[in-house]
Amino acid sequence: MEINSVALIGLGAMGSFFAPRLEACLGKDKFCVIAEGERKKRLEEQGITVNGVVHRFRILPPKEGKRVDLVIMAVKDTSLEQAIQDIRQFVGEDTQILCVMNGVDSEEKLAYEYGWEHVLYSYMRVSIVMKDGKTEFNPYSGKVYFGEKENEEPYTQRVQAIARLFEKSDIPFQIQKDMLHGIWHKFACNIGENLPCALLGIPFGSLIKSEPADEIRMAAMREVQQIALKKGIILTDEQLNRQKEALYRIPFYNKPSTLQDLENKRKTEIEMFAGAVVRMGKETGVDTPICWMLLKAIQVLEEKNIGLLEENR
Ligand SMILES: NC(=O)C1=CN([C@@H]2O[C@H](COP(=O)(O)OP(=O)(O)OC[C@H]3O[C@@H](n4cnc5c(N)ncnc54)[C@H](OP(=O)(O)O)[C@@H]3O)[C@@H](O)[C@H]2O)C=CC1
Ligand SMILES: CC(C)(CO)C(=O)C(=O)O
Repeated sequence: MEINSVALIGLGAMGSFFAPRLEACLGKDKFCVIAEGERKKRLEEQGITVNGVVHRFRILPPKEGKRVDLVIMAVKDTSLEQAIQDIRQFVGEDTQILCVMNGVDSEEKLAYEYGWEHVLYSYMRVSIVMKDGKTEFNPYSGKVYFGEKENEEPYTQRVQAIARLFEKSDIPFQIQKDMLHGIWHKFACNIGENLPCALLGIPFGSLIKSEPADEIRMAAMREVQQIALKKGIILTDEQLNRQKEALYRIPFYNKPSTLQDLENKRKTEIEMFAGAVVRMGKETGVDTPICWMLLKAIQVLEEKNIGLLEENR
């Protein structure tokens, strides 16, 4: 199995991690971005600017899709349902799908629609800020993690094929032994970082500087830790504590994606983050007061953003 053609849906912050390198490696004919309507027009006319270089990728609307070897999905949870439909024409008998989003259930949603034979697990460990189609970041500052649910050498054919593609494209990656553990660990980090930063309007760096902010971060992570435990996924105290070191490696003023959404007056992924924690807390008998408060408070900020809290609305 070889990956010779790729389609990407979601040319935002995460998409910009992949697109320039995939196009450079595969060529314009074998790499495309899926988009239609106004979005397609904007991407064709303005492109996106990554580290000062303007890129105009080949854009294909969902209806004109042709089977590719790999589909990468990098949309927000709020667009996932639509994106799952939009990739349909690009998925053939042997197509593999990586959905690099945050959260713990995008793979299941995809597998429900396309079958596990097409879906691998994946997530990103990188922080990228995109504003008005422009972004600047060190392309080696983070990685994509992917694989089967469990991975031992020799890896499966499809994992090896994607690894060869990423190697050729100079995209940093890691095949993780236990992908569910990785996804849940990342989820705990998001709950502790994205949501307090979004609510408090502070960048990553402030999480390290402020002791009370750090306490909120840890308390929120611990709720995820308890739910994970009920599901048989052990996130140790040491693993949670070590995340602080990772925060030092993120540029001080970078903002987690949820704060970027609020500042850009977009709907956030709060349902996928705190909403999921509160729901799974009920299912597993774990109290989640911190996440409940983060959920409700960020929902209020969303209402405020769209003017719903004005006197006459
Ligand atoms: N930003 C970060 O640092 C990190 C983000 N993540 C996660 O990665 C995922 C993506 O986040 P991020 O890249 O920040 O999000 P962005 O909002 O920057 O990018 C999402 C992109 O998807 C596009 N899109 C939405 N729906 C469609 C569709 N139907 N067809 C084509 N394109 C579509 C949007 O276009 P348009 O703008 O036109 O609506 C946008 O360009 C999220 O789950 C996030 O939590 C993970 C790690 C870090
Ligand atoms: C950068 C990071 C890791 C913060 O938790 C992230 O995933 C996001 O911003 O969505």
